Amino acid sequence: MQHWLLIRIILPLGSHDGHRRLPQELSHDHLSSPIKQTMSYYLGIDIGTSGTKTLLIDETGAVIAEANAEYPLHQPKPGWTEQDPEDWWNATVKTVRSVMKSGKVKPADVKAIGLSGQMHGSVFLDKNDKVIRNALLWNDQRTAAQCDEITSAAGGRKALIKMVANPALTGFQAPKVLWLRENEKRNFDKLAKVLLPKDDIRRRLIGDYVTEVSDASGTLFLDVVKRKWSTKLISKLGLDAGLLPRVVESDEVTGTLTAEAAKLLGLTTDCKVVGGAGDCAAGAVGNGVVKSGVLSTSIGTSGVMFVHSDQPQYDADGRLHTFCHAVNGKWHMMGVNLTSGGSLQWWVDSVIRGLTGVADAKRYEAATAEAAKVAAGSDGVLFLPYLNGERTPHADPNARGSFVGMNLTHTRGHMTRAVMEGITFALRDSLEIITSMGVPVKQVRASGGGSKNPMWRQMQSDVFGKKVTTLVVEQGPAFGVALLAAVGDGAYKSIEQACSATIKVADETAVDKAAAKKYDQLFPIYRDLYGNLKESMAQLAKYQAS
Ligand SMILES: Nc1ncnc2c1ncn2[C@@H]1O[C@H](COP(=O)(O)OP(=O)(O)O)[C@@H](O)[C@H]1O
Ligand SMILES: O=C(CO)[C@@H](O)[C@H](O)COP(=O)(O)O
Repeated sequence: MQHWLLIRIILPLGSHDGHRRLPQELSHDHLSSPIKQTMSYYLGIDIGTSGTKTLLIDETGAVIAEANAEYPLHQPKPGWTEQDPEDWWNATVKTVRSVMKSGKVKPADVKAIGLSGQMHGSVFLDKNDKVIRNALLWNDQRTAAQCDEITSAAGGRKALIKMVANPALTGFQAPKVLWLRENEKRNFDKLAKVLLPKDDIRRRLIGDYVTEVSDASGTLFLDVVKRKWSTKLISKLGLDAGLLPRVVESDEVTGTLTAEAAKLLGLTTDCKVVGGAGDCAAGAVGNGVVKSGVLSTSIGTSGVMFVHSDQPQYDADGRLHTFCHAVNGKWHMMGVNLTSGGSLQWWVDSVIRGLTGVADAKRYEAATAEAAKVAAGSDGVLFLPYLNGERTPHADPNARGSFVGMNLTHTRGHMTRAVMEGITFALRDSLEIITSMGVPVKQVRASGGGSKNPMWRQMQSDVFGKKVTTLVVEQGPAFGVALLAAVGDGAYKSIEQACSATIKVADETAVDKAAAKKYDQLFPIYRDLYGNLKESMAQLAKYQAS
């Protein structure tokens, strides 16, 4: 098992992206408390799939230090994904200690922590808080049968959506609990609590079981409209509601550090831990998507199209998720692609690795530079990024990836470009559902590892037919929950106020009309491919599982 620790120290007074001073226009009257002699600091911790990212910010939103620590993903069978919660905890301790050391901040000045993390995963604990088995993750596909059981126990898909605002999907937490009951009875008999990934970190920080509404929405146990557990569904599934933690809003204080955690992290027992958010809602807060009209996209391992909504809104076909937002009393809709940036990672690391002849750290730059030499539309090669099934819009664990349209003139660069375009078309699928519901989209804010690449930002703008912006601070989820920590500590009156005081646009990419025309021509062909190949994909998935 390999752990890497990458640390970047950020000097507070620089002018480089991400190194920001307190702007002149951001005087302390934006803060709810009077001018303080000492600065308050906040930590944002994001338990991602590839690693944990920790960010230390000051009360003006300036990034002081950041650290990453990576960990492995286990795939015991095709479609199964698991991680060891101990790896998340070790990465949390390492990265917090690193930012505290490099940020040179006094422990007592760190007032609060916000937690973010990969959603839907399940940490199974026994009555002594011992982890029973590896956690099942958001992109695990083993629970198709349990999704059917949940739908029928609820009285059908419509009745289920009425209770929890969403249909049963394989990645969600509820089917994972049923899977444990049906497949690992001895483990299920020991089960005392089920926690989401970031909430298991919270348990180790504050010694209590607590979640918050945005992440709880992705369990399928939450009545998303009422923002509390659906005891009705839980009892229909024959489960005990005591398995679940208590639920709060994202900016609420959930507790303070235990003496043991404070000592381990180099912080104090006065340090608060706020609710935080699932990584999608946290990323949206970090992108300033806390009001209508702005949409955010993220290309990380997964792909996300996210819109704020003042009321719970539903896609009639259940293709978008309707979840609570991290903004008090608000909601959001999102479309999720399971293997988004993950498809480029697969292509670069498993297929063309070594062929580009560059060091690992430069592998994406080398591959995408080749793709940049190919015209928009990859001269007619299309790629379906369904390498581990798909959520939006197909909700199909048996969907599989594929290149279509190859001829003898096509090269590796064409295939790399087709992978990037396929990932971007998959996001457009969500955008089309969102706009077809009459949701206004004035601005698209791009984030995640893929959006750091200018060519991919241009591609997003051309495929979506919309201007795409990026922000000065790019660490969406970790920054979002650090802001929630500042709100919970009283540095800002609301999350909306914290966002408008701290978030600044860095860059804007306009639509290239010629490229957009080609994408408009190719998108309907891309969209038809899934329907045309669905049966063959299902047969191949069966063959792969045999
Ligand atoms: N320089 C780059 N050019 C294009 N894509 C990149 C680049 N760097 C990272 N990526 C993409 O970003 C993904 C990782 O995004 P990130 O947001 O860090 O992941 P996670 O979802 O694990 O938090 C990679 O899988 C890859 O597809
Ligand atoms: O399943 C979802 C959201 O519904 C994913 O977005 C996960 O929350 C993990 O994402 P990354 O590790 O790719 O950020």
